[in-house]
Amino acid sequence: MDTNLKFGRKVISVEEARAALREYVTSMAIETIPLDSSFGRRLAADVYADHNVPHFRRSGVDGYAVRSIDISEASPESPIQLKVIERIPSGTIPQFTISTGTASRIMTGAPVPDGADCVVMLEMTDSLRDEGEAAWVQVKKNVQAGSNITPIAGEIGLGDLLLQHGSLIGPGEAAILATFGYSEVPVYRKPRVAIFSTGSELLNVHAPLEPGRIRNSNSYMLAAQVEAAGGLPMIMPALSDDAPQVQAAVEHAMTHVDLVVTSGGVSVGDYDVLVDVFGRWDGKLLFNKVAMRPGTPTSAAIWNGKLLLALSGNPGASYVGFELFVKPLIKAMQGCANPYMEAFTANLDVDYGKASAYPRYVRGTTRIDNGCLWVRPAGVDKSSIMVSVKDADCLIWLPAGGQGFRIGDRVVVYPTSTGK
Ligand SMILES: Nc1nc2c(c(=O)[nH]1)N[C@H]1C(S)=C(S)[C@@H](COP(=O)(O)OP(=O)(O)OC[C@H]3O[C@@H](n4cnc5c(N)ncnc54)[C@H](O)[C@@H]3O)O[C@H]1N2
Ligand code: MOO
Ligand SMILES: [Mg+2]
Repeated sequence: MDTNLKFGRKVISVEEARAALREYVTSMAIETIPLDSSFGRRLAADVYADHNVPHFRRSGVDGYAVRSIDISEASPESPIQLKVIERIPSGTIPQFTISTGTASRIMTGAPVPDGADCVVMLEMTDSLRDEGEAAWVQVKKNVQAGSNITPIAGEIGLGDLLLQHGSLIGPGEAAILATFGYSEVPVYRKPRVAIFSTGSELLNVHAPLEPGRIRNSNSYMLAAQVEAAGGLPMIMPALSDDAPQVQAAVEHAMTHVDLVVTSGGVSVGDYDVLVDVFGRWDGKLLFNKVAMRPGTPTSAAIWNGKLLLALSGNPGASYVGFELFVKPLIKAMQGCANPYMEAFTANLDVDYGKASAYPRYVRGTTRIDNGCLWVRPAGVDKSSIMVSVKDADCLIWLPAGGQGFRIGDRVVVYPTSTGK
């Protein structure tokens, strides 16, 4: 084995590692699915408006469509009386044009008749009926031209770009798609992500505990992360520390899936099996050491055009490695233009004494106090600690070097997909 793979590793920054991965991102195929199944998926086409919204002059209130000039002198003391010539429910087309001295009763959302340039709210009027049963309205308030009318294209103009391909379909996108008649939506197929945990100490989740062994928790944590990122997790049987077996399993999976994620076996231990695999297969190693804590030995390789992300086995490192590298890949494979989480800042809620040679990504918990955002480590901040992941809604980025950090320091924070 090339001992350089274990001990002579070249350390690169998180940004360099991301750039190396970006080169190998492949777009998923496009599939067309019903609108009501598309929430949480990413659009595979730009969506332009093929009609105006609204496509008719729309009344914003229940009331009377009138000419503003007719009611310019109206007041409670001297109301203006107009003859009501029509009743216009929503969904119908007005039959008559408003001329001097006339009004049409109109409902919210109905088309405003020609001739009218405003709608007076019902509450500003009194309706009357004369002996011949003709309807009249007394308007008690003058309103400006244009009042209570949304003009044609007041919301959206014909030809406007509404949604860009790669957009995540949420409530607002769903409403736009429905408005424009997309009963079926083109989306990117969800990347299938095979998840392998490696380590002879690992027991299946249903197995009774055995001395010295632990249950495989990373596969399930990572599967939940894959799902939250928009991928399709495929939990594969855990692998023992046997390089040929791991190589065969990973290579076989790669022919069926879009991305492979492994956890464990990337450090310098005797049984760190992914390192052995990288030494013997014909895939290309992209990196095997990243300037970050936790997850320094995070590695990545490409084989037959498919990416393999080899995350550290320590649960904290697996979690962080996924958020930093795998989640953006899953998003980018579905057309997301900006797949990296956007940072925000918060005040550190506690002193944090541990300086580090590499930038730290500390699992953090945010809280809002009096409108200000505070953040603290989510429990014990050790890479080997699993239980604190459940309390993490972000990663606190702490730069390398220095003497540690003090309560109240302004720190950079990245939200995580598993935030509550
Ligand atoms: N001499 C050195 N030792 C270590 C170094 C180092 O630089 N020199 N680096 C440490 C760092 S940092 C990390 S991170 C870990 C990386 O370990 P591996 O990626 O090789 O992972 P493993 O050795 O397989 O496991 C580490 C730890 O995590 C537990 N584990 C693994 N898989 C799972 C799973 N699926 N579910 C739950 N827990 C899992 C495993 O039992 C170990 O306790 O190396 C340090 N050592
Ligand atoms: O790289 Mo490791 O920093 O303990 O997680
Ligand atoms: Mg190890």
